[in-house]
Amino acid sequence: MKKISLLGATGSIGIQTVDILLNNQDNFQLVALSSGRNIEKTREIISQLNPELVSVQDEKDAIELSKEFPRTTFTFGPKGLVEVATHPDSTVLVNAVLGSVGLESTLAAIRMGKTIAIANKETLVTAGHLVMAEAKKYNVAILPVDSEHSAIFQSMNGENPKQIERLILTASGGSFRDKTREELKNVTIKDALNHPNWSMGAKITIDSATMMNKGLEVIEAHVLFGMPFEKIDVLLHKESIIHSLVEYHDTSVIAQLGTPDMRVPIQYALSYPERLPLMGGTRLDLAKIGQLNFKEVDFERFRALKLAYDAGQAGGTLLTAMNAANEAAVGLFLQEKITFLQIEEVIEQIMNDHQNILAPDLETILHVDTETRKLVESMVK
Ligand SMILES: NC(=O)C1=CN([C@@H]2O[C@H](COP(=O)(O)OP(=O)(O)OC[C@H]3O[C@@H](n4cnc5c(N)ncnc54)[C@H](OP(=O)(O)O)[C@@H]3O)[C@@H](O)[C@H]2O)C=CC1
Ligand SMILES: CC(=O)[C@@H](O)[C@H](O)COP(=O)(O)O
Ligand SMILES: [Mn+2]
Repeated sequence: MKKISLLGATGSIGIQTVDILLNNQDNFQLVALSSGRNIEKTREIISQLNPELVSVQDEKDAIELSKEFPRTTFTFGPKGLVEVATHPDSTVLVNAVLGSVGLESTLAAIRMGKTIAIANKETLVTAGHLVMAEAKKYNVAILPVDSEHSAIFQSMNGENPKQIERLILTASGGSFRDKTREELKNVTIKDALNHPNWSMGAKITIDSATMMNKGLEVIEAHVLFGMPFEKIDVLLHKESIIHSLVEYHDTSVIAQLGTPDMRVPIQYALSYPERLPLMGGTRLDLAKIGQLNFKEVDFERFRALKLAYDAGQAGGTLLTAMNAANEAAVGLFLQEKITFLQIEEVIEQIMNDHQNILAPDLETILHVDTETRKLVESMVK
């Protein structure tokens, strides 16, 4: 029985993780969870899985819930995320919280020796060097949940990593993949949230439309697999059936395929190195699909992806600044305070103005993150 802590239980990845836990109660037990402000969903999950510890974003909700569930301990805020991540009974942390707010709890869980199943890519982008150094020090496995990285991880299974020539991340192109830049000027939030293949949280769906999601994933791949940026490519593949590929030095290419369903990589990270049957999974029928499409990426069209490669190559706090600028700008877009194309304009301006600090410590990263968000807010006033 694996005992699990889950950050971000009420989100898109969190709810799918709960689904897996409910369907595999002989294998997994949820001991602690965090949520934000979706208290209705939090109640439902507590009733279903009876965790010992629950953290919510606001103190008033923790007080309210503790009256309703007297046998559960409640906590709140950033310290609550750390408490959930470091619950003494859990051996695995599923980090499905949104944004760089997941960084400190990830580091704390690593220091407690917990296996990390990580969906929270912003943590790896903003401070990948710290996360991987701590994981090495405490001999902790960081298992990818992001579909592309799970595909790469599965395609590397049993292979010699020194014989890898390059990693190829597939990209759907997002909601606006067939639009020109001119056509992007007047797109709406509703259009941007309409991803062709995946049903996901709002922030990642917008990231997918700007292709910053793929940029974050390029950096995530560099952090997780130690590949230089010149050996990480992005390939447009509009069907999201091939989840990513690994090319070896004998020219062989190994890929992982499947119908788009995030429960597959989530469950694999939980059951690794075993595989479990997927309850209600749809089998891939290639004959029915008939054909798969591929296209080269145009970096002029998808400028956010270029910005992410630039930040990755530079390293240091530029990564934190880029990530925080993106989180803040996407938030502003979702509040209708800036347009879709202004998201990348904001990120570019923040990156151009940033005084880069290489190999930053945690304090520096947290400072840059906070200051960048303030700067972005001031840019739209
Ligand atoms: N969705 C997907 O298919 C994929 C997601 N990812 C990554 O996984 C992560 C989660 O994505 P997704 O599930 O889509 O996001 P969602 O927005 O759907 O969910 C985010 C979760 O984090 C919680 N949360 C947000 N802000 C805070 C905060 N300040 N303090 C505490 N909790 C907070 C939310 O709580 P509440 O809702 O209760 O307020 C919710 O539980 C992201 O890093 C994303 O890039 C990666 C691959 C695929
Ligand atoms: C499901 C998942 O892993 C997302 O990150 C997905 O990759 C988004 O798709 P695109 O960014 O390729 O549109
Ligand atoms: Mn992905």
